[in-house]
Formats: sequence, structure tokens, C-alpha cells
Amino acid sequence: MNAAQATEAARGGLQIRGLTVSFGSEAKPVPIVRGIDIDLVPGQITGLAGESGSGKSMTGLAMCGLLPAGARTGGRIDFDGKNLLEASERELERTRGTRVAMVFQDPTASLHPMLSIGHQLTDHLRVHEKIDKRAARARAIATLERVRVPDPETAIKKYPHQFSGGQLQRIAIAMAIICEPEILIADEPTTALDVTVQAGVLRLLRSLCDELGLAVLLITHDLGVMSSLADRISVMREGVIIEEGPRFDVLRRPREEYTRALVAALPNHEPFLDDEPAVGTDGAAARGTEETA
Ligand SMILES: Nc1ncnc2c1ncn2[C@@H]1O[C@H](COP(=O)(O)OP(=O)(O)OP(=O)(O)O)[C@@H](O)[C@H]1O
Repeated sequence: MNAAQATEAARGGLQIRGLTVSFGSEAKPVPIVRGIDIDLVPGQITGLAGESGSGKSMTGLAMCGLLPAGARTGGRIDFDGKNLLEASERELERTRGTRVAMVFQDPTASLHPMLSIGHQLTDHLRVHEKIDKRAARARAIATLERVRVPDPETAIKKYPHQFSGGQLQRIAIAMAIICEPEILIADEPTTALDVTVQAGVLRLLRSLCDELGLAVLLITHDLGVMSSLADRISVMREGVIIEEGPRFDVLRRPREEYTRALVAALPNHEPFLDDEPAVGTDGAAARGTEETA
């Protein structure tokens, strides 16, 4: 580790530098991510916005060592003094789900349909921590409480099909945070949800970020989602970050034509143009009423 990396490691969070992801052969590479920099800071939500196919998900997957077979990477993903791109599969297994966790668009992707919620939460915990069954059950209940799943004592006995989409996403978030990770990557976490429950899940992410000091990467094509949540926003286009900055700078004074078009396309973008932010960068809205549907 050089001096600069040692300083970053001491600061915590995660730093992506010059990340590239490509497919195809070495002779004919198809670049997907073309040398991007992103900082994930404890207690902050970093938004990664951009249209479909711009490389957002590949960026998130690279951070977890979950890129599809055939993907080639370059650059660095520095976490705790190590470049995750050079980590062995064993090291990645130890990190993934415990220190760097991911939530996907479809919560059922991280839940087994035939196992009770309690079984899945405690199994996941006990794979990674030396903890007896009773203590694991208590942690599962406490984590479900933290993500505002009603009646956790009953919920742990139920199966995924017995919950609504919004509740399932909360349970998937519980799976992601039960081992107390430092980094949470949320890839389109509300895209599949009914609009009436989206806001509640987003507020939950904000409050977890604030309460647990999580460094969150929020990936979404929907700039509207960022507008109420992210501290900083990076806008990605064709594998490149074309604009980056504090949320209200990016939304109110976009420098790039592409970002301006994204902002203009929002159905109701007036709040971002107000002098007073609709939601403070300190996550004020997150502390408001939180529906749990
Ligand atoms: N296994 C693969 N081989 C080759 N190209 C791939 C593979 N998987 C994904 N891609 C390409 O990588 C590009 C970026 O995909 P990515 O999923 O990161 O985009 P995105 O910005 O997250 O968009 P979306 O919101 O649609 O998921 C896409 O053009 C896709 O076709």
C-alpha cells in the first residue's frame, strides 16, 4: 500500500479509480465502463444515474466481484487498503455480503422461496459469524425491526411469498445489513415496486445510511429517485461519468446537455429548482414518516 492508499483506507469507505470493464476478446474488446472514478463515503449516499446500458450495474457488480464470466477489468477498487479487483475468490467471499453488500431490483433474487425468512437471515449470519442459534435469531429479529418490518417475531416464521413486494425489499435489505457491512450497493432498489411503497423504501435506505454510517451507492436510471435521497450524484453515459457533484448542483445547474435533458424529462422537477431543497442533504426527509407497506 502506498501513502495515498493508506490515507484513503484510514478514511474508510471505498474508492473507485479508473475502473474499466470490457467484454469481447483481448484483440476486439467491447468497452462497457471506460475509466470511472467514484468515492463512497461513510454516512453518504452516492447516486449513480444514467440511461439503460450505460454501465451502472456493471460498476456495482465489479465492486462485489460478481461480474459475468468473460468480463475484463482494469483500474482499482480500493477498500480497506486492498484493491478488490485483485482479490482472490476466497477474499471476495469473505468481503461480499459481510463488508460490501448488495440489494437488487428484484428482492426475490436474494431470497430462497422455500425457506422461512428467519432461517435465511440466521443461516447467512452464521456462515459469516461465530454465533449460536439463539443469538442469531435475536439478531434477525432486531434487523427486521431496524428495516421496519412489522411484527418481526411472526415475520421470521413466514416465507417470501407471504409478503408484499415492498416488505420483501425490506427483508432483502435486512439480509444485506445483518452482517453489518460498511458498503451497501443498491441497484434500482425501488424500480420493481409500486409507486406507493417506493418512497418508504428510499427513506429506509437514507435512515440506515445515517444511523449505521453506511457508505451507499444508489444505482438508478431515475434521477427523480436521486433528487430526494443522494448526497452526491454521478451521471454516467456510455461507460463514462460525464458529470459529478453535490445533488442540488447537478440537479439545479447541470453542466452537461445530457444531464439537462434528464432533469427536464422528470415529470415534476420544480422542487429541485427551489432555493430551499425539498429534502436536505442531511436526509431530513428520511426522518419523516416512513410507510412500511
Ligand atoms: N455478459 C455480457 N457480455 C457482453 N456485454 C454485456 C454482458 N452483460 C452486460 N453487457 C452489456 O453491458 C452494458 C452495460 O450494462 P449495465 O447492466 O451495466 O447497464 P445499466 O446502466 O445498469 O443499465 P440497466 O439499467 O439497463 O441495467 C449493456 O450494453 C449490456 O449489453
